Amino acid sequence: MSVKVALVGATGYTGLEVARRLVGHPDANLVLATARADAGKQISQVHPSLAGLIDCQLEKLDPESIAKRCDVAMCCLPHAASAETCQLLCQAGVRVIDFSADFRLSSLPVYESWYSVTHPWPQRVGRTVYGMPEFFADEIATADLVANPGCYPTSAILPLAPLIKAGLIEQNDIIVDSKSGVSGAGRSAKVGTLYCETNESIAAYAVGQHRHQPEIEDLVGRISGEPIEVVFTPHLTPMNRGILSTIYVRGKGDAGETLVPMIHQCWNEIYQDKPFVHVVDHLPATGHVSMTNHVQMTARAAGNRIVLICAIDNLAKGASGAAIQNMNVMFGLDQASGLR
Ligand SMILES: NC(=O)C1=CN([C@@H]2O[C@H](COP(=O)(O)OP(=O)(O)OC[C@H]3O[C@@H](n4cnc5c(N)ncnc54)[C@H](OP(=O)(O)O)[C@@H]3O)[C@@H](O)[C@H]2O)C=CC1
Ligand SMILES: CC(=O)N[C@@H](CCC(=O)OP(=O)(O)O)C(=O)O
Repeated sequence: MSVKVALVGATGYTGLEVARRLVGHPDANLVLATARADAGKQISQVHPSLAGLIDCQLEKLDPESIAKRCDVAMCCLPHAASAETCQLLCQAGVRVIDFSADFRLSSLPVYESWYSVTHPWPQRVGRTVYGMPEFFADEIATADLVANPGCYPTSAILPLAPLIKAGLIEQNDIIVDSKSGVSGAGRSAKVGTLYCETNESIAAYAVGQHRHQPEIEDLVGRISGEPIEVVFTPHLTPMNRGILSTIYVRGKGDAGETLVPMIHQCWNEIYQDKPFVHVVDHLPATGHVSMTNHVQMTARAAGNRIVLICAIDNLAKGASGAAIQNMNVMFGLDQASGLR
């Protein structure tokens, strides 16, 4: 079978990344792509890197037409606009992978306070599977709607959740210090992402106020069964893509020097049959996973703390690669199909 894919909001960076991945996917095809102002143009006019590889004419959104022609819609829109569109698509009968944060959190009041919007489809908050196949593959396989994870949360949840579940680290003494490439902010023009603002400069932002903090806490809590608290500080760095998260934790009990090997063993047990999560001995760098769906993580002892380091590509495992992985699970394909 070949999965027929609709790309909704195709003109942005995550849309481009999905289209690129579909070029090499043996069991899925791009059937249609939507845009607002650019409707009528070829997708390769909007994304010249696709020329000669994959093409179609951009269309205005029509949920009924998508339901007739496609098996799944990848919804690459900003939050709130995305939930509205996902509702129309699901009601028309198409399965949806939502790239936004609209259905990731368990709690409606938490979502509405962190995102400062009234949720357009509140009935599905807390009733949508989180699209991390490493933990939720069975639910993803039968889902009508999948909440694709946030980029920073992916780089924190994958290392933290197994360690909290195993009781190896303290739950309320966790600092997540993350650096992202500029593509994480999307393709639309903003002063903060101009070349002169970002080149040769690195800056923290949204300190204590970033909306990925509740997502990390919520998901690690759901996966491990234990509530956690994190301090999360994101930084914008002068690179196109990639996320490096350096996570400072404290060990529980008196494992001492054996804690780092215990952490590696815990991760190896959880991730041994997961195709994209790799426990490594070297210090991971964004360059080691760039343009791939792979995740690298390691642990080191440092004074009375343990430092966990995790590298991902924000547009691959942090967004579009994860979405392809979820699509593969939803349609009974090999998780790594199109992602090798
Ligand atoms: N970039 C990243 O690394 C990651 C992004 N995400 C999430 O994925 C989604 C897409 O991100 P990304 O591709 O980077 O964003 P972009 O800003 O690059 O693209 C988003 C697209 O959505 C369309 N759009 C914007 N506003 C609206 C609206 N009000 N109604 C309908 N369509 C709209 C635009 O298309 P047009 O104007 O042509 O119609 C635009 O091209 C977002 O929810 C983002 O938070 C998640 C993880 C990582
Ligand atoms: C570098 C940068 O600006 N990154 C974005 C996060 C990426 C993202 O799109 O996250 P959501 O899907 O949760 O919205 C930010 O900090 O808002």
